[in-house]
Amino acid sequence: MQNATLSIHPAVDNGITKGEQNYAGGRLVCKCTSDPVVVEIKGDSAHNHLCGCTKCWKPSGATFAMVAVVPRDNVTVTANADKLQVVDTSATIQRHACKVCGVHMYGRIENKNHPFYGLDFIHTELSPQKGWSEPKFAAFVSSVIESGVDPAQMPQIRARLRELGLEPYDCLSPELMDLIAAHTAKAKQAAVAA
Ligand SMILES: N[C@@H](CCC(=O)N[C@@H](CSCO)C(=O)NCC(=O)O)C(=O)O
Ligand SMILES: [Zn+2]
Ligand SMILES: [Zn+2]
Repeated sequence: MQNATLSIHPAVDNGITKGEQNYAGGRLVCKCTSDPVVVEIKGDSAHNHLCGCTKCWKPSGATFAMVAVVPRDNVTVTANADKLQVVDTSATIQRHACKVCGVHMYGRIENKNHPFYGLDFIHTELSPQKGWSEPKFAAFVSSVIESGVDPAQMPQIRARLRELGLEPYDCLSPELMDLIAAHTAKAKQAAVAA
């Protein structure tokens, strides 16, 4: 049963709307009422998921963030780029946020050796367009405790995620963890061969 006081994320709390096939993309707009930052995204997002980590941007009241990836070449800031600032320059994902409203517009990995190099992280809920790929799982679920969730609530949170069809994981999904491990194995083999 859903805890009336706990929002998982507004995009899923009332059920999940499936994305459109061959979605063409759209724009992301920050929450400033004047001169918003606008980011154009070519094509659909992939690997959309909920993230419970402390670093991903969450809308107010939400327990989880919703985050997806797109090729970095498909991401273009088209308005008010001067309002963007990297939240934490020491983080793996450089989250470019609006200095005024605080919304994260895209997260970029600059380390060329990272398994996800070439992909930017985005929050498709910032788009007035509908049809983006829907979230398929929940990652870093136990991390919500780091943001203040009572550990006693975790069984209920995991049950609610499962009810929504979002399998909860305490890291990324097995598919993404396998991709990371395969990338690491390849890098190790290349180092041995060198
Ligand atoms: N318990 C930590 C986990 C933070 C973490 O490792 N987050 C992941 C996923 S973010 C998008 O899915 C990550 O890759 N972080 C790299 C970064 O944020 O730069 C916490 O909650 O902080
Ligand atoms: Zn803003
Ligand atoms: Zn995260």
